[in-house]
Amino acid sequence: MFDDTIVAISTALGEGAISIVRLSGPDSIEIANKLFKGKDLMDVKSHTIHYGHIYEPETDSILDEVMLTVLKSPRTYTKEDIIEINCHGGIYITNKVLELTLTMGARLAEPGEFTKRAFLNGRIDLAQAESVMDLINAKTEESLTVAMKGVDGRVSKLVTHLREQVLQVIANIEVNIDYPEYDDAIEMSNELLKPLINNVILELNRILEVAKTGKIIREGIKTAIIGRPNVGKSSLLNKLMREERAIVTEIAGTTRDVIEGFINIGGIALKLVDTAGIRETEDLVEAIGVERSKQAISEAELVLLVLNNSEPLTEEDRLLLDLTKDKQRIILINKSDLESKIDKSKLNNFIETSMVEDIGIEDIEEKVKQLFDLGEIKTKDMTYISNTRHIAKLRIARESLENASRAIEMEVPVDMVEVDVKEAWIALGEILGKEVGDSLLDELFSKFCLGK
Ligand SMILES: Nc1nc2c(c(=O)[nH]1)N(C=O)[C@@H](CNc1ccc(C(=O)N[C@@H](CCC(=O)O)C(=O)O)cc1)CN2
Ligand SMILES: Nc1nc2c(ncn2[C@@H]2O[C@H](COP(=O)(O)OP(=O)(O)OP(=O)(O)O)[C@@H](O)[C@H]2O)c(=O)[nH]1
Ligand SMILES: [K+]
Ligand SMILES: [Mg+2]
Repeated sequence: MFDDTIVAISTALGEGAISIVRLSGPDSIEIANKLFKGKDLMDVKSHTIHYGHIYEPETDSILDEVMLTVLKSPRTYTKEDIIEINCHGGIYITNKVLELTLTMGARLAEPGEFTKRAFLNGRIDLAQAESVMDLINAKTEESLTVAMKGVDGRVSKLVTHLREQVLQVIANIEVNIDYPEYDDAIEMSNELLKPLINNVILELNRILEVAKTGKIIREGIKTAIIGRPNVGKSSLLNKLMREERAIVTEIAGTTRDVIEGFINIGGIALKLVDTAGIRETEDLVEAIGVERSKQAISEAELVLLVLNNSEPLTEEDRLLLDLTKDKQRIILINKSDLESKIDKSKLNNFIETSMVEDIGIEDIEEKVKQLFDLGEIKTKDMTYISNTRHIAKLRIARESLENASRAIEMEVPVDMVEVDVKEAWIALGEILGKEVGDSLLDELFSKFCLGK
């Protein structure tokens, strides 16, 4: 447990009806008691809420009328004593209450520090803590469901189960090393260890297969809208978003900065990025835009490549077709309402669209579902493994076990096999936050919002 008391505004800062200033640590109740009048907080039971006023000690004047919750260790979010002051929303009052707790000895919390304490104090494991962040960031119903399962400990249970199986392998190897006379060592390895290890590998294969979908649900699909100037990229963004998000004009080179927005296709968030049109240019500002488009292509998981039906294919179109040929991409022949001058025989697998006559938008959405297999997205099953860090660790575990399995086949001494199996054990443990270093923890938790 920590000996300092942290504080933060746990609600979004802005004009709201109520905002919460939350304290956690050994002095929470004492600090609050110095500012609160209505009841002696040192005397109240845990998990009770109290009506009263926050006073400014210097002037002895009322700052705010509040409801204040007392939550005593250990049955709390951080396992520490927690005070939640429900203030009238509004930036001035809330900040003022926060300031007063600081003058009384609390320290401003770092982003994610409450959740970090929940982890370090042993209430949740790292996978659960990471899911809390996913919960906050969720943009679709499906990603919310996945995150909630993580908070609930489903990832942790699955990984714990895998670790138990790996531990059983290690235990068997240890017996084998300690009592080699019990059995013929090699025979023992082959007959006992191999099926044990292979079972875990099979399970990991299954999990990693479904995790692809989980990752898409969690993170969405980074989608870049690419094309020459004036082909209708921004018009497409607006149509997909059903909102006038980007400026559309007949002037080529209208979009200069990257414009982003989210849409929901079949429960999956598509993170759309509208870019400057790509063409060779002398204009410095636009040249920067072109660089960004190329960057957008390389970062994208899906490219919507827009061509203009009313003009023949140009050098730039061909360049873009080439730059995106190894990507998941959808080719759109836009302005299909105008007379066609494009040579369609040179292209295959395209969708004809018109942004002015509203043609082809549903076809694009269907195509996305088809490309990413989203027709049957179900959040039951195993899709709750979705976090890139977790997936990477599961892969390491699988690889280590495959090495172990091969080593057994080659009749390598069991203590050598054990090295590989232990690597799998460690990788799985890292998912839960066992044996992870301070710097990784700092990085993970700093991505949280303030007050979480
Ligand atoms: N006012 C308020 N609302 C909130 C939170 C909060 O901290 N304060 N939460 C913050 O994220 C979420 C709720 N999550 C929570 C998760 C665990 C515990 C907790 O006290 N767990 C203890 C005791 C459980 C029990 O009493 O059965 C435990 O697990 O040991 C509290 C809140 C959302 N709403
Ligand atoms: N006829 C017709 N005009 C379109 C269509 N889509 C877009 N336009 C028009 O084409 C012009 C350019 O559209 P934008 O959406 O700004 O094109 P852009 O690709 O974003 O252009 P830059 O940002 O300048 O590269 C505008 O005048 C649009 O109204 C379409 O399907 N048919
Ligand atoms: K334009
Ligand atoms: Mg544009």
